[in-house]
Amino acid sequence: MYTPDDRKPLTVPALAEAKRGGHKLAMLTAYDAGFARAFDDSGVDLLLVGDSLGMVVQGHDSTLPVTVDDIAYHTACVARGVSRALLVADLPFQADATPERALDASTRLLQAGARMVKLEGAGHKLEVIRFLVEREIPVCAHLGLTPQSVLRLGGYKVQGREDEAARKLRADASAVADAGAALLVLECVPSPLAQAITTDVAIPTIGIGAGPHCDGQVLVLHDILGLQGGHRPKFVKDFLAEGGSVAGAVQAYVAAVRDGSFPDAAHSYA
Ligand SMILES: Nc1nc(=O)c2c([nH]1)NC[C@@H]1CN(c3ccc(C(=O)N[C@@H](CCC(=O)O)C(=O)O)cc3)CN21
Ligand SMILES: CC(C)C(=O)C(=O)O
Ligand SMILES: [Mg+2]
Repeated sequence: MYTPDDRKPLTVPALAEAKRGGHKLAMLTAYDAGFARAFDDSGVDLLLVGDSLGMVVQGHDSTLPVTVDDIAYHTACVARGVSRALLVADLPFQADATPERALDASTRLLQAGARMVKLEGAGHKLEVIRFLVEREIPVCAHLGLTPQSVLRLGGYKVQGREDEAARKLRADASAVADAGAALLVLECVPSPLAQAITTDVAIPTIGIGAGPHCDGQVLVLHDILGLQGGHRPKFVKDFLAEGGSVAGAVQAYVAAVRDGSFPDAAHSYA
């Protein structure tokens, strides 16, 4: 049985065990070995080499310019700093456009040290998820605000506010779980909808702007350290302010996710 105090490496089957046992999962993005080591030491369960690196590391205004080479490089850097956390890497824009492309990109990311890949969306991506899972590549799905859809969406907005959109999102969540995803990130969805999805599916949900009822939470490294430039999304919290140091900030974040005090209503969408 998985417990958060285990120092053993976290495995893919342990994720569903954590959900069944009611243990909340704390996830953070990381892009280099130094932060990865600090996060791993502080008990972060999952590390994500996110394509958010296009924005916070490279300085672009979206995630679209990020390449598989970029993610593979940062995954290799992060992997050298990880001993316990489960390392997840994003498939960047269009690397998952076809099953074959997704398999090639995912193989590179797993060979760079990731243990799971994450991809955005449902629809034709359901076939991609099934194709990868059948080939022994663990997959994390990502629904709600999918930043790679920013051109179609016209901005980074809360998703699933209308009844029809909420029904679609709920059906998509069940579909990605049925396709074999082992984990599901829900980004920028109203708390009651994220709660319903979390009850619907047996796989853990990881929220970012999805309220307190998800099975875990994820935030971007820069955001927990108060480095958000410009508009600060509602779900962002500066844990450095209360933690006093980088290690203190991470420990405060992990503790708040574990005990359910983060996110509160002030950091969620109603
Ligand atoms: N630093 C950083 N943090 C992130 O969480 C993040 C990135 N970068 N880059 C990739 C995506 C983009 N993300 C974003 C960016 C902006 C909002 C945002 O401003 N949301 C509005 C929603 C308002 C509404 O629709 O009601 C907000 O004010 O919270 C949300 C997610 C999340 N991801
Ligand atoms: C914000 C998380 C979920 C992400 O996809 C990223 O960092 O790219
Ligand atoms: Mg991403």
